[in-house]
Amino acid sequence: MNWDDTAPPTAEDAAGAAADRLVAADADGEDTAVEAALRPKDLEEFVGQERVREQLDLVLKAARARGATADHVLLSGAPGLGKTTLSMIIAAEMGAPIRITSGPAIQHAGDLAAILSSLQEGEVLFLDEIHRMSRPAEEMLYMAMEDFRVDVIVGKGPGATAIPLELPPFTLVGATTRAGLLPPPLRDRFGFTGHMEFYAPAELQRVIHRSAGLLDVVIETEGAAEIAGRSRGTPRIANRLLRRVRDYAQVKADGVITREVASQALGVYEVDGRGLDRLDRAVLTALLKLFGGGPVGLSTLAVAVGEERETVEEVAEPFLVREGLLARTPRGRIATPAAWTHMGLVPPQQQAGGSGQQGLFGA
Ligand SMILES: Nc1ncnc2c1ncn2[C@@H]1O[C@H](COP(=O)(O)OP(=O)(O)OP(=O)(O)O)[C@@H](O)[C@H]1O
Repeated sequence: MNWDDTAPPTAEDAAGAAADRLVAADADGEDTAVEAALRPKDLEEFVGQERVREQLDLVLKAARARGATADHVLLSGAPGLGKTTLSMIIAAEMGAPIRITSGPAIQHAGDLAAILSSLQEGEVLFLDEIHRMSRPAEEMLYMAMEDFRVDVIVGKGPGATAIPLELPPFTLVGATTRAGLLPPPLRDRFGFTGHMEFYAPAELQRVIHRSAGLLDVVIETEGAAEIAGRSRGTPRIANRLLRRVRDYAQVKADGVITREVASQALGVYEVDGRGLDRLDRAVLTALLKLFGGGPVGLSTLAVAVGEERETVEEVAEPFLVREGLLARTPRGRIATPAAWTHMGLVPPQQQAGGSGQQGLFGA
């Protein structure tokens, strides 16, 4: 898609906007193929998330010592931070097989009953996007988690009967980007909840070095630091940027990723020093240059960048807000002083005689 294009965006453009981006946190087709090879296999290898790792290590060791199945685990956090990877590590550490499914794939209670009844003893069931499961399936899950039993309803209407079905003990690992959306009865049935945080640049640097080793890519410390700084706190993005920089290094340099090579490569892909891409910068440029830094309404801002409201709100804004470059206020969107600096512009307060934004940032 072209963010300079003046043609109105189609609904398809809006839906594709997130997926098209090199800095999107969701997996694309290429990621899915490569990620399996890059996943850490045990807690030792898993970089960062010290608290979750330490707590989980205790939970798993204790379960192993008791010869029991591990407690159910809930992992919450943004996409690409390693929830699927951790669930596989849990299975590996418990020496158990793993079954992977997701909330949207379980629309009927019967779908869930079929999965649960075919689990082996001790198996790990990874349920991604658990907050998107249907209500009846969710209610069936309560009983399965607590009593390792489900009631299968046979027949319809007044003649329907519930046949109890015993399940082998299993470990449910639920993953969600929004722990707050889970109904309390479901949340309460997890023995352990781990909140995954965005990664610090030094941690991402370790992820990049590790992946470079697995991909047989030569990378200098400075090169890894350059990629880490643009990876938006997310290992999936770090790995993706690494692959694009590797291409550039092979074609335009001698294959070695130095700071300069990484910086030039990511310049070609329009990912700037802070990890903003073209859409992010289009939003900031419009906000700063057309609206003097705001406040401006979301719809107006979206029209100004030729995007759908939803694309600006859900795809661009969360990272801009997290980075402290944009704020959502009751009066509209405003740019923070850091946004002016980042885009190489002078905030109005500092412009000679400028009064445009004074007093607005606290709104
Ligand atoms: N702590 C980590 N150390 C090293 N690599 C990691 C780490 N966390 C994630 N990765 C890598 O990042 C990629 C994405 O991780 P993963 O699929 O586990 O994320 P996720 O949180 O499950 O994402 P989603 O919610 O979109 O499914 C994988 O290739 C994985 O190897």
